[in-house]
Amino acid sequence: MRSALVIGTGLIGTSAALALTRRGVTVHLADHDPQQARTAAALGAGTDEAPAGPVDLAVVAAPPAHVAGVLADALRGGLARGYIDVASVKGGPRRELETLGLDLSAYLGTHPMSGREKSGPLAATADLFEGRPWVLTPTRATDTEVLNLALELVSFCGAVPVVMDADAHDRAVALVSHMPHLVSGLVAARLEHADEAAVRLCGQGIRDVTRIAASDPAMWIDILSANPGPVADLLGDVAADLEQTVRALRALQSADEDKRQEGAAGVADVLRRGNAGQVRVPGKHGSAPRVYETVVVLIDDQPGQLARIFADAGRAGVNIEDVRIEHATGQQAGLVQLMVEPQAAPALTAALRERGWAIRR
Ligand SMILES: NC(=O)c1ccc[n+]([C@@H]2O[C@H](COP(=O)([O-])OP(=O)(O)OC[C@H]3O[C@@H](n4cnc5c(N)ncnc54)[C@H](O)[C@@H]3O)[C@@H](O)[C@H]2O)c1
Ligand SMILES: O=C(O)C(=O)C[C@]1(C(=O)O)C=C[C@@H](O)C=C1
Repeated sequence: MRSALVIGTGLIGTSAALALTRRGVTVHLADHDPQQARTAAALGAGTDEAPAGPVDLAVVAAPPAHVAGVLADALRGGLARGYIDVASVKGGPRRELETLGLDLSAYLGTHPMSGREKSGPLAATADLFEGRPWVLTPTRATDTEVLNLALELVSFCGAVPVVMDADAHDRAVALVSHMPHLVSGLVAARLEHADEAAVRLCGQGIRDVTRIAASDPAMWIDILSANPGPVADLLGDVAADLEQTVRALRALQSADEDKRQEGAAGVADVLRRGNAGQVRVPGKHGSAPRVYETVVVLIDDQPGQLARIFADAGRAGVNIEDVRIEHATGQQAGLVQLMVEPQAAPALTAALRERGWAIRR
């Protein structure tokens, strides 16, 4: 990739632009607020001058509610060879674009699983995405060219590509991002009218639980409006657990020893389940290196091949954790190495064979 256009130069757009600029890519910066683009340029993220012709990759990093409109304008204007967005929700923007009847083969929906509670270019850092998952949601219609450009961007940002279906992504982030965001806000909201004497005692525990509650509400209303069902289901489950925990705590206040024991068991249960969930949270750099199994697929060097493999893997219910592509020099063929969880490898191999792919051992 030689050139890129970042549209929306806030936290995420400027962070990606800084990473690309450091790798020698010529980055053009645009924002509906020109001051934001100027600030990003002053930080060394690129130039706020418009490109003279189409760039290799357009990266749309505007708030979710604006993503489809901005992408549609960019696609109609022929601003780039490939187009991606980085919005925190993937199903809604894609459906909005589909209703506009545009050719979406040059578009790929993506989502870096990294961010901050602060907005704007001044909060950006070139290493924001390092070691973090970056979700790619290709469909069978996605051109290989845009997939390759997106993989290059992810690699320049030091992130780890994860391929998923858009709706599966939205259900997953409801669990690991959207519901936790609301829970953090609910905990922080208890402090709004609390006594100063209590607030003064805040230690690291409450700081950890409430950091993300400082995020921009306008951005989060956009995100939650595009994923309300899955988030409401999960919050309903949390509410049921809360009710049970309140009952257990009330039982602990009882004069009856049996009731107190029941209460203690109820509280212990929620704490134990919390421990079991917490150990599953992967560390950024600190987690043990994961050992994936590699499924190698032979592809013809034709447009759309990679996207079709990813879509077939998605249909088989397999997440691709990482991907590498080896182009055979002088031949119209290449080898795609798909890294998956060991238990998923046999299912992926069988599903891809069934769909006519040549698997190499
Ligand atoms: N903040 C996070 O933690 C995080 C993480 C991953 C992905 N995202 C996604 O990245 C995108 C950007 O989020 P952010 O945190 O960088 O927000 P931000 O508020 O820091 O930046 C958004 C930028 O987009 C600009 N903008 C708004 N409407 C526009 C339009 N119509 N055309 C051009 N520019 C426009 C704003 O002026 C602003 O500079 C969002 O879609 C968000 O869902 C955010
Ligand atoms: O670390 C934070 O501040 C974040 O909230 C980042 C976070 C997340 O939930 O992990 C928030 C929204 C994005 O879509 C992706 C990442």
